[in-house]
Amino acid sequence: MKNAPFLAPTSVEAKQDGSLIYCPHRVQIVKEVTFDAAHHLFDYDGKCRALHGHTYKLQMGISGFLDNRGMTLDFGDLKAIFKEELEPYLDHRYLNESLPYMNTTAENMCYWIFEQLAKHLPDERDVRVEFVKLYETPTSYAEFRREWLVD
Ligand SMILES: Nc1nc2c(c(=O)[nH]1)N=C([C@H](O)[C@H](O)COP(=O)(O)OP(=O)(O)OP(=O)(O)O)CN2
Repeated sequence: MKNAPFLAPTSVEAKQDGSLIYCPHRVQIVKEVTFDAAHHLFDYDGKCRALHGHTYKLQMGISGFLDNRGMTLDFGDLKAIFKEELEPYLDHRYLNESLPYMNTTAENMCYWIFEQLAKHLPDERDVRVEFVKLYETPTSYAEFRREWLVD
């Protein structure tokens, strides 16, 4: 047919048992967000001893077995967990005040974010945090990985 418009199918023929899950293995998803915050470092002989700010870039890696839709976790649900449970402590905040007592290095913050995410993920399909990567600047980041929990 010439110049026929593309029409999306109204239904997809069910294959095999009709399951929408193709991958039987664990799959990792990664969501990236940014936030702006101010902080200063203690016990540090350098410019970061003074109050300053960063646009942080955060990558959250979550793995699990797939749900009936074929998803580890909806990217939107992961973003909602960040917005509800983490952002209030991070975005446009003075981190030395909003976070538990710590030196607000990328390393310490990374681990705190890991712990918070782990607390708020759904308790199903062995969904778990695999890693958290936190960029303080475009050239500097810290990472915490699940396998290091035992170190
Ligand atoms: N291991 C760590 N080192 C430093 C941290 C940290 O959290 N962990 N933090 C800082 C400062 O907060 C600083 O803002 C970031 O440091 P740096 O990468 O040196 O920033 P620059 O913009 O100067 O880096 P460029 O090399 O110019 O890209 C210091 N160290």
